[in-house]
Amino acid sequence: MAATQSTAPAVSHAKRLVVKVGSSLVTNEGKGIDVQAVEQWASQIAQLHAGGKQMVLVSSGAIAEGMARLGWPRRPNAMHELQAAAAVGQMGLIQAYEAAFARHGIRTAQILLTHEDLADRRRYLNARSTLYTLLGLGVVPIVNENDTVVTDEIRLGDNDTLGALVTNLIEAEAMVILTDQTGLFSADPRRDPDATFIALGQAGDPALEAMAGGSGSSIGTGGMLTKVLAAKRAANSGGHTVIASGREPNVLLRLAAGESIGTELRAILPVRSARKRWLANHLRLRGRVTLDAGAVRALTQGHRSLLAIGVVAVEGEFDRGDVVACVDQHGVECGRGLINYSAADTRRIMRQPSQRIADILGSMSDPELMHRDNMVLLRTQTSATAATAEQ
Ligand SMILES: Nc1ncnc2c1ncn2[C@@H]1O[C@H](COP(=O)(O)OP(=O)(O)O)[C@@H](O)[C@H]1O
Ligand SMILES: N[C@@H](CCC(=O)OP(=O)(O)O)C(=O)O
Repeated sequence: MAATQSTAPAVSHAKRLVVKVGSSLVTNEGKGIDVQAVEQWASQIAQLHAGGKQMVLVSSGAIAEGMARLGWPRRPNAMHELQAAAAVGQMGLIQAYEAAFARHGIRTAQILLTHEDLADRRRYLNARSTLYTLLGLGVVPIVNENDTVVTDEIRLGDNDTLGALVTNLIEAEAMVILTDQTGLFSADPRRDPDATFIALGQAGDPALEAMAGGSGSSIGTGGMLTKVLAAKRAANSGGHTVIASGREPNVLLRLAAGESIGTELRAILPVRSARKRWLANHLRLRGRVTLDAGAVRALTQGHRSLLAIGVVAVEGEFDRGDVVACVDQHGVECGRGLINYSAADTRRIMRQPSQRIADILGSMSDPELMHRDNMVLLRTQTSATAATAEQ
């Protein structure tokens, strides 16, 4: 156990809490659902729920459990086999949680989400209102990615990112990521016996990303890097993150009592509005426009709208209203937002002053290519590192 003196009580103060459990934990390193562990987490969540906290569980393990049920010793590479395994395993996962929570008189709900559900504004708002309704009814939602319908290009893949997106979606004050390590170390402790434990950090600190590696097991997906990036994403809505061992006895109850267990990554980033978070959370964009130095300055220092005159190149095929990235001449994203012109029209009006748009296109719908109200900045001129980890 790696405990330090008590730090800011991220979990104890949270009224709304997201708990994420990883595949290797849930399935006991792929041997099949660890029913005892599931019962222990359910019992702790039930106690926190009884104490007045609204609780959402994001659980991985569908693919690993499906593999165990189908008798597959190795994780397949083919997408259709992964999807089949997820469909089989999700049944077992949800049955185990339903049974465990029912012992405490708590109803559960299965929520399967895809990246597209969260990228489409209308579906995003629907998902949010369903989750709020369930929480209002005292139900514990159990969330996973809808692995059976997602393809390689659009899957989130790791549930750390999904946990952060759910944290943003419902504006939870804290997210606890339970995994098979006691927290974040200066290097992967499976590979480096001299790695030192990190008790406290700031979400979004690039130094943490340098320490975090990929998954050390054949069952987990994202490793520590996706957890550190998830903490940065959760911080966009003010959510603190704790990464702790799911095998630590009463880990959730002790965190809620203010004990410092695991690595706490505090949210100190400025909190973004829900709409700006939705824009920032787009993982796959429809295209990108390259800006000249003056336009980069206008956006990042002047917080101005983007005009066509500042655009020097256009990539991708997008329509009016799609989310498009704004990159500088080195390809570094400085912001993104809803574009007012299609890719074809943008190619025709780029490098041109707004007064010429009507002449070139026959009419002008908007003087700006991207209005600042429909844009989120991912870096300012003085913090160039902020954008890269947001991808
Ligand atoms: N700096 C680090 N500190 C701790 N663990 C790390 C680090 N870098 C990589 N890891 C690996 O990340 C693993 C946890 O991630 P993962 O296997 O994806 O688990 P989960 O299924 O819980 O998401 C650990 O078992 C460890 O081998
Ligand atoms: N949605 C997948 C989870 C992907 C995954 O392995 O995530 P994680 O173990 O959290 O790194 C599943 O249920 O199998």
